[in-house]
Amino acid sequence: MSDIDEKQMILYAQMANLVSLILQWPDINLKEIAENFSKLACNAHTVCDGELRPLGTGLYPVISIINHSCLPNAVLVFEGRTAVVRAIQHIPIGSEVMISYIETAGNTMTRQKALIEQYFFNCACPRCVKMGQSDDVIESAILEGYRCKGEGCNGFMLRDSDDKGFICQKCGLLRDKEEVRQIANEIKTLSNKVENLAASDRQKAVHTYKEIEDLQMNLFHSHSINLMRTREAILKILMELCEWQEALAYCRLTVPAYERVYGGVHPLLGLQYYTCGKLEWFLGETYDAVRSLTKAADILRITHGTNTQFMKELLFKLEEARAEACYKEAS
Ligand SMILES: C[S@@+](CC[C@H](N)C(=O)[O-])C[C@H]1O[C@@H](n2cnc3c(N)ncnc32)[C@H](O)[C@@H]1O
Repeated sequence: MSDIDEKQMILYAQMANLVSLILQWPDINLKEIAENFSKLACNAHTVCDGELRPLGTGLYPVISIINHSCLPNAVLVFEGRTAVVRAIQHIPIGSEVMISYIETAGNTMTRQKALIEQYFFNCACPRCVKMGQSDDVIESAILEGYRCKGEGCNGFMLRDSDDKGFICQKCGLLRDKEEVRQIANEIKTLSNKVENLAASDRQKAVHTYKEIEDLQMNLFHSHSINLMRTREAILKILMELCEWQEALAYCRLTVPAYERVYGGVHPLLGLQYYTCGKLEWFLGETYDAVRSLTKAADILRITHGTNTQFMKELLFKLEEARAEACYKEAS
């Protein structure tokens, strides 16, 4: 309990009070209840559906003995209420099975912060031990840093030693920190505005997200997580608006960033291919649909197995798309 920050402690105390009010037990121990909430936060897992949409929270005694890695060798998925851990790579006998507790997209500092705040440990996984080394600095600059404004240059930028701004590590161009600050402020203003819009006026929300996207394309590297999140938000609203063609364009825009951020066998990458494939299939782009659905199935059969309804639907769609591609080729 001593590691918990004050804000969190207050929240646990409030929740303990609520429990006390509901139960009305005479000798209830508020400190113990608050401690139990803290233990729950470290040991519980978010129960999700096949498409990783959160449904609730569950405490699974066996699953809760599994430790975390930002480069995990297993994933936790749910089949209804049943928690299933699947290997995503060969795990040699005697090696520890590790899952990720957090969104692995962030740079090392972001991930470390999330792990310390919720789980109270310093991660020493193969990704985190590289903190500060050149590979890690480059990854961080690409995922969360600024882009070079040099024409056609895709270099990543690091803060210059005189603190005037950011220097491109490829072409040497300086980006003034005032200019960066101004764009960042504009993005912040629009982001505050769009939060209120998303539920009330989706058309306006898409328009505002596109303004944010333009600013982010100017500011961030093309594989930046911020830009990826904005495009995800646009994609989600376009799907709600049934703007399928444009939704497909946005889904395709997110894929290279997903490949970079989630790489290899990751359920989120599989699901993004699946969304692309479904849109392509719906829009009659059969060959592209076969390609995307195949990529989705290759990943998701590892992370999700093949027995769930969700996977059966994916494999059925893939078969349908393949059959149509064969028919098109033959006619
Ligand atoms: C769900 S429990 C995991 C099982 C726990 N290690 C045990 O022995 O019961 C989560 C807690 O385990 C510890 N933990 C998990 N992964 C870790 C890691 N990679 N390095 C250090 N501690 C870790 C942290 O204290 C975290 O709050």
